[in-house]
This record gives sequence, C-alpha cells and structure tokens, in this order.
Amino acid sequence: MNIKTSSFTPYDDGTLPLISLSDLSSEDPVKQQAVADQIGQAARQFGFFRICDHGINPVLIEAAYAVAALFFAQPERHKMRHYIGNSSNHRGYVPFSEKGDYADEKNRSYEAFDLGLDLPADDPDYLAGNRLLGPNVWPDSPGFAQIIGTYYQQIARLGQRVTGALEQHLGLPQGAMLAQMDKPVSQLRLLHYLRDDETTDHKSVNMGAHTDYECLTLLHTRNPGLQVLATSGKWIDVPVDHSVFVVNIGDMLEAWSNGILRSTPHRVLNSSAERFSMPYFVAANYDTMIEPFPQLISESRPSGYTPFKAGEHLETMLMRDFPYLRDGQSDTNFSNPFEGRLQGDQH
Ligand SMILES: O=C(O)CCC(=O)C(=O)O
Ligand SMILES: [Fe+2]
Repeated sequence: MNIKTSSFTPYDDGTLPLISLSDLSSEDPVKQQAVADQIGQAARQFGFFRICDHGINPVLIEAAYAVAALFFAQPERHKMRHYIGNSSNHRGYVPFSEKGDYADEKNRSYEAFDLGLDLPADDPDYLAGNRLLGPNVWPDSPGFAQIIGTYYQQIARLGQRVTGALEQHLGLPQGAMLAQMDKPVSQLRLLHYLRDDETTDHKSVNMGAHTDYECLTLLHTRNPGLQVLATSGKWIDVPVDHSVFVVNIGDMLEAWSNGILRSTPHRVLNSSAERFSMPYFVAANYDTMIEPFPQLISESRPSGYTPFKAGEHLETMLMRDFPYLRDGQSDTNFSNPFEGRLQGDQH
C-alpha cells in the first residue's frame, strides 16, 4: 500500500489512537504481538499516536515539570550561565532570542533546556570534538540534575520499548534498530512557551510546522497548543491528557522503514498563555547509516531514501534551527529531504 497517497484520512474526527502498553511485557506472545501491531499500525497510518499504561510514575513527571518551571523562572542572566552556545556538544539553555528557521513562526516565543545521554568528560567521542555527544550541563537549581536525570533514564527506557515493538511489528530481526542505539544522540528538551502579550491571535503559530529529525519522539505536555497535520491537509488538535505520552515517528525512522512509517508534520499554536512540554527524541548512534532495511525493500516498494548518517543529519538540521551553531553564517540554505510536506490549511 502506498500510504502517502492513501485515501484514508486520519483523525478528522479529532482523535488520535490511544494504545495501552499493559500487554507489551505480557508473557503471552499473542497479547504482546497485538500491542506491537497496534503501535505499528498507528505509526504506519498516522505517524502519531498516544500511549498509556507506560509505567512512568506521574509523580516523577510532575517533579520534572516543577524543576523545569523553577529553572525557567530565574532571571535571564542566571539561565544564560548555561547558554547552549557555550557548550561544545549541544547541551544547555536555549533563550527566547535563539531564532530558528521555520517560515511560519509568526509569533514564536519559547525557551528550552536541552540535554542528552550524560557521558563522562573523558568520553572519546566528546574528546574528539563530537558536537552531539558528551556530558550534560546541569544547572544548580535544587533537584534539577537528580530529577531530570532520572526522568531521562526512564523515558529512554520507554523509547527502547516502543522501538522494540516497532522492530517486531515490521518483522525485523530483534535488535535491528536497538543495537544501533546503545550510544544514541537522543535528546530531552524541556520547553517553556510564553505567549507574547502583544500576540492577540491565539491561533497564530508559535513553534512552526516541522517533522522531527530523529526516530521517534515521546512527548509529555500539560497544556493545549500542539497540532498534527492530517493527510487531508487539516491541522488537528492533540488533546491534553496527563496520563499519556504523545508519540510520533521522525525522519530517521521513516527512512529506515523505507517510508512504511510516517514522519508527520506538527506545530504548536499560541493557544495557551503559558505552556510546558517535554519531548524526548529517540535517535540512533551518531555513526549509524540510516538507509532502508533490505527486508523492507521490494519490487512494489523500491528503496526511496538516500542513505545518511544519523548524527550528521541531526547536526545539519540543528544547524538550521540554532544560529549559534552556524558560526556567524547567516545562510541557512540546507536541503531537508523531508520538508516538502509541511503545508496544511491555515487553521
Ligand atoms: O511542545 C510541543 O508540544 C511540541 C514540541 C516539538 O514538536 C518539538 O520540539 O519538536
Ligand atoms: Fe516536533
């Protein structure tokens, strides 16, 4: 089936699939496979779904929001001590002023804190100057390092479980993807959106339409604003539910699966005066070559993606989003093979 031209129109009724992970660890292989297939079907048809019964303690999630809010409440000059532009491996505080390159961001107004796999300072990739791997930057605000560090470990584990389910659904050998994710360039982003007082149009775009660059994203949010582009061209609101994670497929996994799984555009509107979210981007190792798995290439579905290195793709895309990475170059003439689909209707 050619999914991109499928006449099926996902979630025009405003709902996203909601999948319980309860049976993903079941001893009963039939029940276990059924969950893997639900995840796989949603990833094929929509590229966007929600998961519940995921095993992450809601108290930890609330604690993560609490320390993030405490950090963001500090004066700008304190936060700027951890400015991402001072880090050689893309860790730290991203100020409101760090303007990106999404054309439709009329009323962009957010700050963020980025972190990743917390490698030791003598990690050989870090020492060799890798721009995505190395130690985290930890602000000294109370509880931040301990709570966010624990959250990272748990969300990374959940990302592995969902990736394992997708391997299984696609009929790939066990570990086909997971074995390429033992030192991943996965990132956790703490996001704080603050609608500008002058922004009167609450349907205006804050974070512009994009697809995610990695394999999967597991996002928790507690405020409205996130929208997904349905195949009909309509933007659909993602409902807020504290007990779920919103999961979407990213560019790496679309290419790895030879387009069987869809990397779906999404954006964030200025619906909430203040908004918090925490996307965790599941990626492969820096050096992993992303190219369609041979098992997923056939006569009716020939290989549709030019191979790329996971870390290089991520770096190129981040360079477009982060002025500090461009070393003074204002030219953002990067080609994004996944960009041609970002146009939906207006609201
Ligand atoms: O904040 C959100 O809900 C979405 C964030 C997002 O799409 C991203 O950071 O890639
Ligand atoms: Fe995103």
